[in-house]
Amino acid sequence: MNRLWQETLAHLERTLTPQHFSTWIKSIHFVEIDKDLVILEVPNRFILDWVREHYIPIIRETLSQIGAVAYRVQLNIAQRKSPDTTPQVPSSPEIPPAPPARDSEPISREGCGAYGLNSKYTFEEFVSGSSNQFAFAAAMAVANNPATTYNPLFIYGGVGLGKTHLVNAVGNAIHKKNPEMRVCYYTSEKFMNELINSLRYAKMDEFRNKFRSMDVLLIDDVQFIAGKERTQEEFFHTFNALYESHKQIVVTSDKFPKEIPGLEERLRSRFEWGLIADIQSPDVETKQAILKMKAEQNGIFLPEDVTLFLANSVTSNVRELEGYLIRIGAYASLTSTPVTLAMVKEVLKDILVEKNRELTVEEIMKTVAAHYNVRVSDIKSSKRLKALVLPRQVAMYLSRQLTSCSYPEIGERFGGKDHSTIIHAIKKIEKQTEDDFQLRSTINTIKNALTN
Ligand SMILES: Nc1ncnc2c1ncn2[C@@H]1O[C@H](COP(=O)(O)OP(=O)(O)OP(=O)(O)O)[C@@H](O)[C@H]1O
Repeated sequence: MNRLWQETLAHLERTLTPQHFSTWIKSIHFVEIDKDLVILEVPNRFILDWVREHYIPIIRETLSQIGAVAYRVQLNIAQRKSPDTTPQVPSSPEIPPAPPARDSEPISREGCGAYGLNSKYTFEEFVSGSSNQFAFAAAMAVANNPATTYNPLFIYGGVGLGKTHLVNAVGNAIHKKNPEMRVCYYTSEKFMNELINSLRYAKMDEFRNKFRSMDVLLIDDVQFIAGKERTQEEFFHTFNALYESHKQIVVTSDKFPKEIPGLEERLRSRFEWGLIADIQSPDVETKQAILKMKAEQNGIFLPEDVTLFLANSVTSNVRELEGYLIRIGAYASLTSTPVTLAMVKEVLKDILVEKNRELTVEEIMKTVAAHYNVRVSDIKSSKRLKALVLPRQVAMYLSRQLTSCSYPEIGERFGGKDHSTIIHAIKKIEKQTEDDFQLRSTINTIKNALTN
């Protein structure tokens, strides 16, 4: 590879988050330098558009920083797949050959179609903003090229932030474009219930045939199978069978794979094979856009000041936001009054009082403990176990951020610790979040759970 490009890559690797670097920059294949023109290739139109919009300016800037000031960059779509464009599938000696479906007849195409999808949830109805842009783009990429680029796609994020919507949008888009494909949406709970019934009525062959004949399997809220041994076992074999026959799998969860307590290691590692994309709480602009779209869909006229007020003052949970909107619409319709700021403040007054209440350190410890699946008493203790140190430091960090307590007061609540311990913990987390994408995202998820 050319030295200039190698230097550019090294520079980009230092400045971008590991996830962005490995998702986008690693998709770029260096072709050649022709005088002052750097020629690069990417595998498809989607990546081309994305890289062009988001990374070409950064690449140009990087080139000039390393001395190639007048260089131009040309980005093309590769004629054939270059070897380093598709995410590498780690060799997996431990994968048992997929247990063959006992009925080895070719799977009938009669059952093609979509199962369990909510047709309301489409890409067109999804508002994309900086908080969900990455997951949205990844979902679109999968919908455009199922089972080629990102497999599995793992979408995670806090409650009510659009995971179900997005995973259904993938299914709906694939079904629309490829009606001959079998696309199936299941919550993990439904998967488990069907498994239990199949075991009970000795219909396991049918169960296996059904899931292993899918072209696209969408599993929502996979965290619920954690700790359920038999379900995880069956899901593991379903996953392998589909993956090995190049079928698309999309999974959602409320947590990053590593943070799902009770999730088997072999499943966790498979979830990390493809692309992991997070959805964070929407910022004010995205909330405004969502409110406007939902108000229009529900025939509610929402003045600009009300939209801004709602986007600023209430929840980031989009499901709750929709609920408030419906409540406002119903009130306006029943009382035949227009929606005004004063009316909205009156209708939502209980919620607004609750939202404006300051969080307590105890609530923060409880939420952090639940996220990491540890006990509050352990967080308050002085045990130095690795599994406790991080949750404890995160809880201290959030206590400082989300309450008005001083360092000594926080120390007192954490089982009588010295204020210097609290300062040390906060500094440590601040430093770690600078380049640990996953930790940053986890802290945002916990914050979201606390402030909604
Ligand atoms: N960006 C968005 N644009 C439009 N609607 C959205 C967006 N995000 C969420 N919604 C809407 O909010 C509601 C809740 O979203 P959804 O059910 O997808 O959340 P979730 O992340 O799956 O929640 P849970 O963790 O509870 O399963 C849905 O009606 C969905 O259409």
